[in-house]
Amino acid sequence: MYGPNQNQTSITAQPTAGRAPHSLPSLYALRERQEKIAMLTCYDASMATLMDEAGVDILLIGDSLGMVLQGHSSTLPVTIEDVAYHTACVARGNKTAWVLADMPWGSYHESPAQAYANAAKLMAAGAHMVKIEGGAWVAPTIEFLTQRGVPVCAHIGLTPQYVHLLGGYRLQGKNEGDAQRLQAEALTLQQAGANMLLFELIPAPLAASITAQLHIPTIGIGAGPDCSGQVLVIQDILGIFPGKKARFVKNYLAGRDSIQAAVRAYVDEVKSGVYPAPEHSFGVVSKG
Ligand SMILES: Nc1nc(=O)c2c([nH]1)NC[C@@H]1CN(c3ccc(C(=O)N[C@@H](CCC(=O)O)C(=O)O)cc3)CN21
Ligand SMILES: CC(C)C(=O)C(=O)O
Ligand SMILES: [Mg+2]
Repeated sequence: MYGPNQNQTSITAQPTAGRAPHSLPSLYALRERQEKIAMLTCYDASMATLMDEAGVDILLIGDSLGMVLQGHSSTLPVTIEDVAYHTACVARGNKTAWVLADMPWGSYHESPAQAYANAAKLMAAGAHMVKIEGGAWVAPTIEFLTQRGVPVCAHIGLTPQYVHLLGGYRLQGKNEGDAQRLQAEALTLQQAGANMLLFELIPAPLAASITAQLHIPTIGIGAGPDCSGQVLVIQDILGIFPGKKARFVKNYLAGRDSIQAAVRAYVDEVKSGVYPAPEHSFGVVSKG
């Protein structure tokens, strides 16, 4: 006979998005069968449950929380404790999505050992993977973390933690020299062990060419349609961020009656390739 515990298990064990929990192999399988990966930022348990049920593949606890939750004008004031707190909130609400947490400013810059100690805090809070901004110089850190079993997503192109160096939230890889450097850096980071690569604000043809050169999945924001997946900030797709609206932003709540419907529409448009359209992307790389 079936005891009460087994009965309870059969009721609660239904995967919410009709899928098994994501893993690195299941995400790689999406790239293999050319199914686009849908990723959104997420900072709390209620939204984590909603997004998981709507079929979002990856929940990003972005350091964008410094701007959209804390009201700062950049992501630099965000601490490892802030990201760990929001990661724990998201992990409690999530059942099957992959949980990716940003390594904030100052948490990986000193040494690979410092990066490992801080990545361990995010993994203990419930992250499945951490994301690190930077080019070739972060390769030794990525090697150190991935050799020790911490999955890493490298973030190149516009890296908002370096906004003061870059002179604003501007398109990167615009000329041929910068495009070639990004292409080389992507290969270096994959070689160092990066399990995923995120590009922010680079020309669509460059993102397409780098994606074709790599075997790891790529995720784009303002990087055109030919990445393995797409990411946006949740406040942007709901139209509730008061700041300047970037070219890649699309409001999915307009004309719909719930946040759930907006998130589902975003997932549908990423999966079907409707998003991003040309008006959300940047064009060709210029000579010189
Ligand atoms: N709400 C929010 N959404 C984001 O996407 C986001 C954050 N916050 N905070 C951290 C960074 C900052 N980001 C930004 C912010 C502004 C632009 C922007 O307005 N870019 C111009 C580029 C113009 C050009 O170089 O041609 C644009 O028109 O998109 C882009 C990325 C992306 N991230
Ligand atoms: C914009 C995405 C890629 C991000 O890094 C963040 O939300 O912090
Ligand atoms: Mg970030």
